[in-house]
Amino acid sequence: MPHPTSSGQLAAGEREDAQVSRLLTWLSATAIGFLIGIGAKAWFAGHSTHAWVLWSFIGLIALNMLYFASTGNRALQKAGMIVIVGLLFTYLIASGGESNTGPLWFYVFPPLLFYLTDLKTGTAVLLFCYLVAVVVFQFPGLPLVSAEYSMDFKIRFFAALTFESIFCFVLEASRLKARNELLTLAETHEHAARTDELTGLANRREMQNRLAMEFSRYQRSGHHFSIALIDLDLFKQINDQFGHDAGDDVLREFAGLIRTVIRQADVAARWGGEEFLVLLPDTSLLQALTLAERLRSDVSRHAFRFRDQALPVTISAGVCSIAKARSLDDLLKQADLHLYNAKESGRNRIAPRVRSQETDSSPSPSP
Ligand SMILES: Nc1nc2c(ncn2[C@@H]2O[C@H](COP(=O)(O)OP(=O)(O)OP(=O)(O)O)[C@@H](O)[C@H]2O)c(=O)[nH]1
Repeated sequence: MPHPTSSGQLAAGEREDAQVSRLLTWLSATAIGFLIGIGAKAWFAGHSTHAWVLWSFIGLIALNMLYFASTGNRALQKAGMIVIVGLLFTYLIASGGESNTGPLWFYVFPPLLFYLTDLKTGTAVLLFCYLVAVVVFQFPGLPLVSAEYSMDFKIRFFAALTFESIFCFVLEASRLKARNELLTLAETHEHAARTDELTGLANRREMQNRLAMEFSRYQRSGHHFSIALIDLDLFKQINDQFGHDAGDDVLREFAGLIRTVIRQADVAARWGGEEFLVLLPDTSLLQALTLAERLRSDVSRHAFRFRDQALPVTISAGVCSIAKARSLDDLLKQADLHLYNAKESGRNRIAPRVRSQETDSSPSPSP
């Protein structure tokens, strides 16, 4: 598997690993069935040693399956399978199997190997197996080697195996390339579907999802949360006076200011036009008001500029806590009502007003 570079690739890697594991379990069961059959055939043909060796591989495969069932360790399941299959094929080459056809099983190895491991490991293991096959072919007198093959067979065996290995390598490399390109494309689309293009904040749809998740968390475990609905004051005038590009710049710069005041767990979204919504998990009304007030004060002190012209930017916000609402809809309605009140009472302010906001321009809100 290639090294994952993002959460999407991690999830895809996890899915593929689970799929490989299922396939391996299925392959192991099939191999056991095959080995029982071929072993029985060898037994009845009078090759009892050969039969027992084949059946002993059943034990190894079953052990590998049992170990995986008890630990769930997929890496070891794969490694175990590769070692067992490698040993089995080496034995088949060394013994010749039935009527010297043992080496033919080796052709199963390259596709399996490249499927189970990455290209580098697959190539390394394959080269090692080549080496073993060369040794067995060249030195038929070695202990445990009982088969002899003609020169013609050896040449054709290696030529066909080399061709197959290269083919498997190229196919697997292009499969991996296409898979990674597809994952990157899917991630780009997924990100675009959740993000507001102009500001880079979450878009309305993403915020609706996050609100729904936070609300069900609140229903499940009682974790309170608050929201702040923020609107840029007299934004139409900025557009009319300085142009639409200036307005866009203000929206981008304001989004940057939001990012500086919220925590990592908070979510800020462009709710529509010049309206923004901030979701504040585990935050009381008072804490949310403090954050909104800090943002308001930061915006009013920030020097917004467009082509050397100073832009007059302020915000108003309506804040509400889920503790004061009956539903998500009600929460949004109340925040909207507070925002309306903030606008009505002169803009550049936060509603509901807390005592310290009314008396102090740099408030330290009291409960
Ligand atoms: N530049 C720019 N302007 C936008 C965008 N989306 C909405 N607007 C403008 O935002 C303005 C909103 O104006 P209004 O709804 O009248 O509100 P306002 O002028 O901010 O006045 P108050 O909300 O009452 O303070 C409109 O002129 C929209 O065209 C955008 O993406 N870029």
